[in-house]
Amino acid sequence: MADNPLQDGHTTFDSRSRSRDHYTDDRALPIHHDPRRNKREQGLRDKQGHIWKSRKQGHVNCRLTHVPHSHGEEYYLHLLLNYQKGCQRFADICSVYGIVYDTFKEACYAQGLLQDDREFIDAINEASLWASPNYIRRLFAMLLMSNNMVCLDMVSSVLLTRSNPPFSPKLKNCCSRMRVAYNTIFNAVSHGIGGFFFVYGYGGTGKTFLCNALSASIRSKGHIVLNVASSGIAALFLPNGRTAHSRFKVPLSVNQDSICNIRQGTPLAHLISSAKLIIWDEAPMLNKFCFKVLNKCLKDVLRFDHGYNPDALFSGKVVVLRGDFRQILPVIPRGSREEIVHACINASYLWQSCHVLQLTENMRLGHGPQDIHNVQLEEFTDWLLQIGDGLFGDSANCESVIRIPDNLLLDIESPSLHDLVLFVYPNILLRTSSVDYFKDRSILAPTLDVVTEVNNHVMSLIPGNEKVYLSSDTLLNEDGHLESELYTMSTESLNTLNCSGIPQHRLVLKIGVPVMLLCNIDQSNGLCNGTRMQVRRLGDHVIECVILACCNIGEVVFIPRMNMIPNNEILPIRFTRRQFPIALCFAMTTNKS
Ligand SMILES: Nc1ncnc2c1ncn2[C@@H]1O[C@H](COP(=O)(O)OP(=O)(O)OP(=O)(O)O)[C@@H](O)[C@H]1O
Repeated sequence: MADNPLQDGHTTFDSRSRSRDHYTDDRALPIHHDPRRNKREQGLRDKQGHIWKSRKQGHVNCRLTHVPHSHGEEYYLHLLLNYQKGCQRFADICSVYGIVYDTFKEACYAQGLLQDDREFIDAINEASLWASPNYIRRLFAMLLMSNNMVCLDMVSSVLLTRSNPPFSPKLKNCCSRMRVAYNTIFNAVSHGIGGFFFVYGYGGTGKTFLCNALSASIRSKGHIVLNVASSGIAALFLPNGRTAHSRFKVPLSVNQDSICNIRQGTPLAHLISSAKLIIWDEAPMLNKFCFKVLNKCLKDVLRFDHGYNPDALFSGKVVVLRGDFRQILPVIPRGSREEIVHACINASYLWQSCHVLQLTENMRLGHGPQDIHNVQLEEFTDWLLQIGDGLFGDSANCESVIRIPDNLLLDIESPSLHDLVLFVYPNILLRTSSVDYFKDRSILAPTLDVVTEVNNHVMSLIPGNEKVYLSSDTLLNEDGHLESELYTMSTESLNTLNCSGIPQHRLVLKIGVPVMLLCNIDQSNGLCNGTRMQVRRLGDHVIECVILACCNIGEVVFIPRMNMIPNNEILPIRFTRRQFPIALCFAMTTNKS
């Protein structure tokens, strides 16, 4: 703003009745006709004897006033003035990446400040310059499924669960607890007696292995198993996995009165009613009300089925939750420790009927060679477990002081952020083109602010031209918004909002940097919230990336801009941001990791 002569003082420029066409490109902006500016420059007093003095702090003399959308070109001019720096003439305002556009609206579109379906066609046209038809088709399917185009009806599809070939699980190496867990759940399914189970164990005890074995053997008999997970990334590790929110239509903001939106007689209701087993991974991450919603949903869907028992939990279906309470618990914005604990599944009335099956042997470590690396890993795992179980340090008032062993600390006296970056990303300048380099490393931080700071620091070290993508933010016109809110939340105010789960308004990228996807786009191909990728090409309307982690590693994908709505209960308003759904990920939050 500071460099912009149009914002310097209350200029006489009045665009209300004029469009850009009224000015020739060579005509300088009429800022010197401002009588107050002239007085200031000449140091003259006005009639009351007041004198103009330059501000001692900062350079901003005024702010642009609110311009409603209905004002057309004036509104677009207003949007541009927030970003175009150092403009000397009208051509400068309408110039984006060296191209001078005829109207302010066109220039806004080129800057990414508009939500226009045309950009999806441009994205396909742009990708077609370098991608093969197969990738273009996938991009087109992604655009259709992302529900961003206002002119197209979403085609809903129901995935039919395939029955797998006959399977006999290899549980020979299993510890006896796993065999007990397997048999208990398998019997509940085969005898149709229903049941609610929680498979509990720390990382590596074989929870995933057990549940995959169960799904495979039940599916091999021609039955349906619904595999869901609390997060998109966890769902990737399940055979035919989906997020619980998408499978059972559980609302994202859930409370004790929430219900899921599944109608009787629909294909989805039929699928749920036919399922023999429901497996829900990473269950401790979600609010207990999500499971209440599932209970209500099953009652609703099954109530006309033969043999429906209204008193049975989950209407007599076998429901298996799994997870580890030492890992991430439900996120309650600004919630106290008590509120978080109270939101967990084991604080629900359902928990009284839950049969907990505990796995205790670390299968991940158990079968490797006993070399020095594995011995160290085992020690580290034991140490982490003791912390998780609260056995470490002095635990007065539920807080412990934990001394981190020296071998886990940087061997530098008072290390700076730069030292940490160089430790995690050694020789970064030489390795940006390598996929494996970014696959295996990341810096974790507790808050988004620290993540942004680290990302910006590493980004500044990476050579190459940066490309800036601006988002288009609009307030959602919903019931409950006061007229005053609609007025005060100008586009610029929306642009300044940053919250978890949505990309930044000003996204700065370079070729070769690692990025993380912020929404579930195409789970079957590994594109979900949290998938890490590396940027390969930066187009105007599409970004080409290669997948770094989870499934489909090495696969090339094309990411278009998408509409994203932050799910943040603290914000008084709801708005939509159209931006590439990615964020830099040299660093990420501990929760995300
Ligand atoms: N019964 C078993 N026989 C042989 N290998 C096993 C068995 N159970 C688990 N494993 C192996 O141990 C490793 C860890 O298992 P798994 O991923 O199922 O653990 P987990 O409890 O789900 O871990 P996390 O909580 O970290 O996701 C895997 O490589 C798996 O193949």
